[in-house]
Amino acid sequence: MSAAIELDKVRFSWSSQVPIIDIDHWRVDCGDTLLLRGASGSGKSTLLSLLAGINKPQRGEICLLGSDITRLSARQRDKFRADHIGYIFQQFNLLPYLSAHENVLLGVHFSALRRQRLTQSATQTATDYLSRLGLSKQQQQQPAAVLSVGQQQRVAAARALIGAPEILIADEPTSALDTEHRDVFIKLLLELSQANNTTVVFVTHDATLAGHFNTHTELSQLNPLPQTASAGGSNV
Ligand SMILES: Nc1ncnc2c1ncn2[C@@H]1O[C@H](COP(=O)(O)OP(=O)(O)OP(=O)(O)O)[C@@H](O)[C@H]1O
Repeated sequence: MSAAIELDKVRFSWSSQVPIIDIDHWRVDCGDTLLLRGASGSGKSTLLSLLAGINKPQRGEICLLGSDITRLSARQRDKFRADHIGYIFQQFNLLPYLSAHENVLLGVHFSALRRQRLTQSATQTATDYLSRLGLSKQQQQQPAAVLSVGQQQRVAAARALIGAPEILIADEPTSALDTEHRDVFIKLLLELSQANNTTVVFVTHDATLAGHFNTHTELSQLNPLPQTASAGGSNV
């Protein structure tokens, strides 16, 4: 099984003194659906920003699909992300004045590679994804700003998955939902991901979601606490 994600001796700090991420080694296999759990403030979003190439560690290697993205320029990392990573942000980051449907099309707008992977037109694919996720034709044409939180979340998921990126990163996208809507959303998200053989890293502080995923990681086991790291503690 090849690695979708492999980290080696990765260290990152926002300030110069205290590393918030200090990971000796971590590997996620291609096709895994992984739940990454950690307490609030433990560094989950920071780790995801490194995986997505938004930030770069001060030390170490981050190999995604066999490429070490720490060797790429900021511009090359942006391109890598557009081509290979779907990202569902905590606050969804939809463009409020664009319709739900137009927001989904943005997922393939910046990547010729993702457009090439479509098996039908981008417009039809966006319609199909949104319909499968439960948005009516009418809701699909409404500006994102007037949609409910649950609807916006599904638009963000469709945008992240269109064009079959190899890796999906989801940063606590269910925190605003009740249990029933949350479970339905996760099942659909995993169904769509598995149809594309997309590797999923789903971040949450909620351990009760573990049953949906085939593997789990506790950030505290991967990454020593900031105080421990600054005192020179070892990894894992
Ligand atoms: N842009 C930033 N600049 C400086 N410090 C930051 C920045 N983003 C996060 N931090 C700090 O890094 C630490 C970890 O934050 P992070 O958002 O990664 O945690 P988290 O586990 O995702 O938290 P939550 O579950 O509450 O979203 C916090 O102490 C936070 O203040």
